[in-house]
Formats: sequence, C-alpha cells, structure tokens
Amino acid sequence: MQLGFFHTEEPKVNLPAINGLEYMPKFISKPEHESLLKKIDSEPWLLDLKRRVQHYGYKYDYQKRSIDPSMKVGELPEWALDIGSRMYNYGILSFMPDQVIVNEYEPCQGIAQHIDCEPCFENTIVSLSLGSSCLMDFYPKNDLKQKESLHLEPQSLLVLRGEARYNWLHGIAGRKSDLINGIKHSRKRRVSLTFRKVILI
Ligand SMILES: O=C(O)CCC(=O)C(=O)O
Ligand SMILES: [Fe+2]
Repeated sequence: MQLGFFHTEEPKVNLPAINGLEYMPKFISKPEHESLLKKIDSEPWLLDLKRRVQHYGYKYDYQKRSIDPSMKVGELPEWALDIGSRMYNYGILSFMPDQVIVNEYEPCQGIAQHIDCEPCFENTIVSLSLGSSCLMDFYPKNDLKQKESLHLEPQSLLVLRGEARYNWLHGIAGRKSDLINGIKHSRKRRVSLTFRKVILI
C-alpha cells in the first residue's frame, strides 16, 4: 500500500489547545483513502447501534465497557496492520494497535460525548477520518459547558493521549451540516477508523 504524505508543516487550523490532542492532516494519500473505503465497504457491518460499525481484533461491548480475551475476533486485517505499523514507526503510538472500530456516520448521525473506556484501552487513541468532514467537539470533564471544536477532514488523523484522552470528553453532534469559519459544510457519509490497544483483564 502506498505511503501517505505526512504534512507536519501544514498550519494546524483551529486546533484546540488541549494537551495531548494532535491533528495530522493528509495522514494517508487520496488513492489510499479511496482503496480503504472500498475495502471497508466490502466487509459486513454490525447493526447493534444506531450507526453501523465494524469491529476488528476485539469486539467491544458498549454496555459492559470491558474487554476480556474471549472477545478476540481475530488478528487485525492487513490494511489495519499496515496503517497501525505506520503509526508505530512514526512514533505516534508506542505500541502496535490490536483493535480497530470502524464507525459509519450518515448525515445527522453523530456520537454522544464520551471518554473512551479507561480500563479497556491504552493511553493513546487515534482516529483516521474517511469520507465527509465533520466537527468534533471536546468538553473538559469538570466543566461540560465549555466546548472546543475541531474540523476533522478526510485523510486526517486525530490523536488523543494524556489530558485529551482522560480529562476531556469528545463527541460529534448529529447534524446535517457544520458551520466552520462562517462557511456551511454539508455533511455526507463519514467513516472513521479508531485504532486502540486493548488492556486485557
Ligand atoms: O468518529 C470518530 O472519529 C471518533 C469515534 C470515537 O470517538 C470512538 O470510536 O470512540
Ligand atoms: Fe471515542
């Protein structure tokens, strides 16, 4: 698979000042973006939530919020290992991820504000965006009235570690469009890939 371009020199437009939050535009190239979407769409979707999901490596139980060895559903597929090893080789992750959750958002679908399960997953969590852009919102856990927003674009990587991982909630409002710098961005279908390492109990 082709190596994506890694434009660390690009200005980080509208990046909230949250320790441990990083945003990397164009983490993967456009052709890779297209081929990833195709691959994901050739796999079966799970329908247990309002939005469609795919679980690789380990299944995650949204009610129990815990993971044990019996929830292993297999090794990560080649495309996930390829991207995961790039994250590891670039030093974004200090471990190889062993779980990937694919989330699909149609316009008007979002994800409730949350902190990813603390005892289930290692410190660093990354999310690769495909398809439509969207605004992700961040709320400090001790002051949910305060809000910071970040425009997530296709091909980009969002990294949450430290404070951004443990002290801030993140979520995506279920909206038809996002207003970014006064410009209305209509949402289309977005697919995100969340890479994590499971902490087994
Ligand atoms: O769609 C995203 O980028 C984030 C997904 C997410 O927060 C999660 O899977 O926990
Ligand atoms: Fe999350």
